[in-house]
Parts: sequence; C-alpha cells; structure tokens
Amino acid sequence: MLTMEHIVREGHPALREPAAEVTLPPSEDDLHTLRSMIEFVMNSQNPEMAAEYGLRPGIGLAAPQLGVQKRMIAVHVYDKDGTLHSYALFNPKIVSHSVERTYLTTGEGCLSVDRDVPGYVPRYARITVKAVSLEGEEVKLRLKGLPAIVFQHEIDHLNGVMFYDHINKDDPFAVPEHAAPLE
Ligand SMILES: O=CN(O)CCNC(=O)c1cccc(Cl)c1Cl
Ligand code: NI
Repeated sequence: MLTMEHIVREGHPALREPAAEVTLPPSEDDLHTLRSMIEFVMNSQNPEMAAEYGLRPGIGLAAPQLGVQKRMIAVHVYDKDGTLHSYALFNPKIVSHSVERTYLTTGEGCLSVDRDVPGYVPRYARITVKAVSLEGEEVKLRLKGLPAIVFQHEIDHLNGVMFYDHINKDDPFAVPEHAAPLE
C-alpha cells in the first residue's frame, strides 16, 4: 500500500513536468498504480489507517505526486449534501467549464507541499470532465462545489501546476472576480 514516503515533495521535478496520456487499455502496472492511488486516498481519510500508517488526509491524488508522469487521478470526497464522489480515472479532461468561478475560503493544501500556503485559489465553479474509469468505461462528469475544485487541483498536477500558482501574489486574499466563496 502507498504511504507518505511514496509522495514526492516540492522541488522534485515530477511536480513540474506534464504527464503523458495513458495508453488504453491500461497495462497491469497502470491499473495497479491507479488502484493503489484510490486506496491511499480512502485510507488517508480513515482515522485508524491514517494513525497506523502516519497518513496526512487527502481528498485526491495525482500520479505525478508518486513520480509517475501519467494522466491518472483519484478523488474521494463528500459534497455539501453528503454525497460521496469517488473516482479513479485515466486521462481526465475538462471539456467545458462555467464562466463563474469559486474558491475555498479555507484555501487549499497539497500532500506534496509540506507548508501552509495561505490564500484564495480561484477555480471554475462548474466543470464537465471526460475520462476513462478503472473498469475501462468512458465517463462524462458534470461537477460543482468541492468535487469540481478537487478535480481541478488534480488535473493541475497532471499539467505541472501547483495550487499556489493561482494565488494572487499581491493580495493572496483578494476575492477573485466572478467568484462565489465555498465555505
Ligand atoms: O493533490 C492532492 N493532494 O495534494 C492531496 C492533499 N490535498 C487535499 O486533499 C486538498 C485540500 C484542500 C483543497 C483541495 Cl482542492 C485538496 Cl486536493
Ligand atoms: Ni495536491
């Protein structure tokens, strides 16, 4: 199983290199990696497992955070209605998005960043994502709220983008235009 030792940290080139599309159908290796990614995210949210293995909680993970330059992401997050959004996906792509934006009033964090970086991270409020699931099915997801934000954080990782790249350098807490806060 994956633990924090497998997570690369800031300064590692993998975090700034774009990731390549996964050749489908996926290899046994890619299937194993993506399965271990969603397992890690779920474990990190389980108090017993997190305590046992010293896992920092996360609501998503992208393969470059493991030093694997492939377009694979895992997301396991509850939205404000308590609905679980749990996905392990190959080649996710944002195919459309709202003009409106949003941002977490708490800011964002990253397992590859061992420090707090305060500030608002502007994200699209709503996105449509196309991807291929672990089971090999094409999926089209219409996302809003926290799930939409996490997907953008993870897909950024596939493009070598870190969450703090989006924070206003002059005023980290400047309210982004056309944006509604997400508490
Ligand atoms: O790339 C994934 N991580 O680094 C996992 C750790 N970060 C989080 O769980 C996290 C925390 C706050 C906001 C967002 Cl959007 C995310 Cl994603
Ligand atoms: Ni991250």
